[in-house]
Amino acid sequence: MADITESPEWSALAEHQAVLAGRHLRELFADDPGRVGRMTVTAGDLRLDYSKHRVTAETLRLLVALAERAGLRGRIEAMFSGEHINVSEDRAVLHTALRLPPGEALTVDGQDVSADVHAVLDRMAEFAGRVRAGEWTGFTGKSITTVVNIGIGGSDLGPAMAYEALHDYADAGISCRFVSNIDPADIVGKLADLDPERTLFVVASKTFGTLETLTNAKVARRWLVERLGDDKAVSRHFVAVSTNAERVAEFGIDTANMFGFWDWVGGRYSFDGAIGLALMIAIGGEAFREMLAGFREIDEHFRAAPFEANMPVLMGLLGVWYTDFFGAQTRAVLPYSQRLARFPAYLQQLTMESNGKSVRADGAPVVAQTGEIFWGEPGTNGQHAFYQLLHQGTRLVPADFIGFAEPFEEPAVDGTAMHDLLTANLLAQTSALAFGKTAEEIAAEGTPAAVVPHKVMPGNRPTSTILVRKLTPKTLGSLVALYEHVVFVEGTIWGIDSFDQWGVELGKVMAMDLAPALTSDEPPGETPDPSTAALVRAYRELRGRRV
Ligand SMILES: O=P(O)(O)OC[C@H]1O[C@](O)(CO)[C@@H](O)[C@@H]1O
Repeated sequence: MADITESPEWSALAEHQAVLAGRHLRELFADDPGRVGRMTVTAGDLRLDYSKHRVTAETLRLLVALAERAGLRGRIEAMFSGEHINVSEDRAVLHTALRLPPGEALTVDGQDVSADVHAVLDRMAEFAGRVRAGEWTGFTGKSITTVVNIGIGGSDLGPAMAYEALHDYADAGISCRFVSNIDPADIVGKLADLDPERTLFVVASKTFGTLETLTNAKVARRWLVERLGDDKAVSRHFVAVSTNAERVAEFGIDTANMFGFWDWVGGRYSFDGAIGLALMIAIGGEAFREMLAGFREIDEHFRAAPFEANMPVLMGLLGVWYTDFFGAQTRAVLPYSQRLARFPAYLQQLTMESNGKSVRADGAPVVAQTGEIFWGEPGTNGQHAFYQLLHQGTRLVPADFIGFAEPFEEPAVDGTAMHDLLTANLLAQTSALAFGKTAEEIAAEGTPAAVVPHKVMPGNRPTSTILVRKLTPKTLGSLVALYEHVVFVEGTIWGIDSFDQWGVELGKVMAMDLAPALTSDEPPGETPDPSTAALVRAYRELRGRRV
């Protein structure tokens, strides 16, 4: 199969970039007064202004042509209809089915997927409702006040990010904690002040074979049994979310208290299904369904909107534009909302585990650069840390700014609402990044000549601004679906399988091989390599073990 980089559309973009690279956003704005209107799109509750990107109408035409060449329209349909587009694992990719409205049928591989999804959602809502109402009690008859989700990767980042984003909607007096790391500091710290009688553990693992999760779950079980003095307490304090009933039963959790999902849901695409159980217990079934409606709104937009007005398509194509034609390595995601503090970390798994690939779906090496490096911090904290590099560094770092009009808190100082100051910062940053400040402007302010070059703000640094009325379950769902589909668009252009993650396996296996060498009394060997063997010896020595 010919690589996309050999297509005339790719060459046309490369030629176009050579011209556009010399143009400044100041000129692009001056030349095109209608630019902002044309480069603003809405999708449900999300509004995207992408006018501060280094693109013209011609760039967009060429990028859309590239998407057509990559067969994006057909790929979108293939995903939504359940074709096995995860080729290396021979699986359908159907996270979009997790938010199908009740009654909308979808049969895949002979299975009524929609009915399965709603059966699980109904069970989750029923269980969450009982916990929230204090009807599901712990072993000693007390109601649950804390849910501890034990999981890692997609079985942690999604619900943890969403809980932090939506904790204002937690209206039943139940809070959540998330334990993921195999560093004992995580679980020991999270259990320290908990009341075992009022704690429910959700052990979340798609495979139920993940070292970190099973280890933490065993520690939690021992902690609980020691404190409640009876093994039988486990069934009232542990529930599971998994695709693997056998392993759940082996662990000792009653499968009647297990909430399932399917191999066609990737871990990093799963918190809108059963992996969201802890979140649902906190915010309730109704708010959870509002979140699903937000996901669905973007799914429908992605499936139906013309590419020129399709938010995930445009954002995905812009990602390809900077990655492959400007040599950008990273994309910053800068939510101007403290509640979205974990959003960049969540996106790191979603995007980088999906698109960090160097072979195409057909096994041939990729030619293009793939896999943007996502990173970020909430504004305004980032401004006082790394924005210096964004403004004046030598690297091009495209950035997504995300802001909300309505705050949850309204303190004002000196007559100005704090939230307005927050938003003013967001807007100021995107404007400064785009338009900068010239040497002439700086000199005209009386700046000494020697200092002028240090103060020059080059501008021409591209940003997207996503503006939303308020952070709600629905708008959070929409934001997540937006980025899920951005990943899909980029993966399609690059021709890769965005739904496997073979690259994480080797390290897991090697860790299991190395653990005995760290703990044993036998003399350490020379494996797996001289450097690592020396580090094993050094560790054992520092640990006071035989070397
Ligand atoms: O849900 P599980 O099976 O415990 O896996 C946790 C995470 O581990 C990974 O497989 C990567 O190691 C992720 O894809 C996944 O989200």
